[in-house]
Amino acid sequence: MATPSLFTRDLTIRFGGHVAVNAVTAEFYPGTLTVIVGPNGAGKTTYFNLISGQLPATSGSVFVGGQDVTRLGPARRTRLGVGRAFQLTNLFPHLTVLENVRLAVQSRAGIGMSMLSLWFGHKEVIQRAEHYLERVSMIGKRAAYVGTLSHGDQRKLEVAILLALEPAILMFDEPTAGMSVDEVPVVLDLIHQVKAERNRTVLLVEHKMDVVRALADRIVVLHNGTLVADGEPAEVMQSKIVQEAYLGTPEPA
Ligand SMILES: Nc1ncnc2c1ncn2[C@@H]1O[C@H](COP(=O)(O)OP(=O)(O)OP(=O)(O)O)[C@@H](O)[C@H]1O
Repeated sequence: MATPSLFTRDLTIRFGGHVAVNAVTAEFYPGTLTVIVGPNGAGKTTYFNLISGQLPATSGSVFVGGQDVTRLGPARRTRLGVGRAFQLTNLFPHLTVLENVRLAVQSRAGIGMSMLSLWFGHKEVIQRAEHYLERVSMIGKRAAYVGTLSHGDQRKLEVAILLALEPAILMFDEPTAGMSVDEVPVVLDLIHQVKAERNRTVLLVEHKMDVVRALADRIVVLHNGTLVADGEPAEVMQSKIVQEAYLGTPEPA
């Protein structure tokens, strides 16, 4: 059996009397895309926050590459390979599209963010940044200021930045939320490609069942903070607990 790249054991967080994530034990493997589903308030985003280090666990553990990272902050976890698309909060609106990706390329390469490196980066760094913009179909917008982009373009840029950081584990929280119909396939194709390359581990929180069906190798279901199902998509989608707890009604055959 392969070693999990990410592993949570009895991971729990309480907010006052409310247990938002309740003793969740799950393993995530390279080359596998796991979709985390569940009703609103089930604890999906909170589980992500516990994995990426945005929230401290009340109890339980998070392991990345076999290392216990439970007490490490988000920056240390990022360096260990946990990458997360942060729903626009890590974009620099007053810099151009290219500059935003370039900063991520530089950060990955360990190049400091001096004013000089900001404005006169090496050709290779720019080429790498352009490569990631091509991947998200945004090369034509390289000179646009990020603050002027549509919501969908900002989400795509966020994916480019995440890719530029080259994490082993990629976490996407509803990556197509707020996108127009024609933008959605670009991001879905990309996530599909990312999963296939370099044995990466991909975690996705998603509500849209067509997206879940298109991408999932495995589905984890959270309900009231508890993991209630974990397995192959066909099996999990048909399980009684998912039909009742998540889908509400039985799926037509
Ligand atoms: N910082 C916080 N303080 C208090 N309660 C919180 C906090 N963050 C989340 N919660 C609560 O924890 C529960 C889980 O929330 P979470 O956002 O993780 O659910 P979710 O499954 O991602 O929902 P959605 O699908 O609506 O995004 C909710 O009841 C929420 O109100």
